[in-house]
Amino acid sequence: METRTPLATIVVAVDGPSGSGKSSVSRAVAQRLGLRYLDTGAMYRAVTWWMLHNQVDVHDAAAVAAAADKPELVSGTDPAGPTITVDGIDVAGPIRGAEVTGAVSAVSAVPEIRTRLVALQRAAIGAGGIVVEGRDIGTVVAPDAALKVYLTASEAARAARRNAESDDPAASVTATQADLARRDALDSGRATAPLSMPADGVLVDTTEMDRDQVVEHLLALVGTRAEDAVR
Ligand SMILES: Nc1ncnc2c1ncn2[C@@H]1O[C@H](COP(=O)(O)OP(=O)(O)OP(=O)(O)O)[C@@H](O)[C@H]1O
Ligand SMILES: Nc1ccn([C@H]2C[C@H](O)[C@@H](COP(=O)(O)O)O2)c(=O)n1
Repeated sequence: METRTPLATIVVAVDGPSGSGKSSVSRAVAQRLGLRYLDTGAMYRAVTWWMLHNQVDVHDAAAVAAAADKPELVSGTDPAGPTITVDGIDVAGPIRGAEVTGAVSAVSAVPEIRTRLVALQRAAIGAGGIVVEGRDIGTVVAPDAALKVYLTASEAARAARRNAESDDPAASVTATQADLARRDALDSGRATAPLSMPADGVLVDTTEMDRDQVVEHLLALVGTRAEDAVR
């Protein structure tokens, strides 16, 4: 029989490749359960934004490592309105741009960056009551999480979903898919904390599921690990 955890202290870890639905689904699950929500990808993006903004060469690992402790990062964990600031600047918009997206895998492969951000993430998790999503949550950041979900979908489905949210009518699914594949290869192939499914993780392939079905599925999974009723 599974050990059950009070919702107030539960930690739900959600990992998976780019565009698999981690952010949207994790936020919705956190909102439904009255839990906090932490987007760790936004933290890596915010540090990358800081490096670019401060003219640090993001492909020079030694330069990135030397600056790892400098950005002052603050992540808000309300799922109704997550926030992220660096040195007091709201970077929620700029971190989603092409420049940061193109550089974030290089910055997040630097061990000193990961050490710093993992410490901040563990501090944010604190006593729990949170859904945390990223690439290494179930494997490194919170290996004792009550529930570890590995969310995935076919590359084609993920690219089509990403394009559907784009404002650019000329956006090419082929180009989007190539970018997802590039980032997945870097995130899965790096030496430190590569993206991988935790040994005791639950694989959820959402290729044939809509977002609401995925949310309901995760709520049911949380229900198997929580002491309190989940609805
Ligand atoms: N099951 C689903 N069916 C259809 N669309 C979905 C589904 N899950 C998520 N989406 C949509 O797919 C897009 C990508 O989702 P989301 O940003 O949550 O993924 P992610 O894994 O957090 O991505 P990234 O790692 O790149 O930040 C969003 O537009 C989201 O609304
Ligand atoms: N726990 C994490 C979260 C994210 N990253 C890296 C890898 C991603 O390409 C990048 C941006 O994440 P996204 O916003 O797309 O979820 O950040 C990581 O290495 N570890």
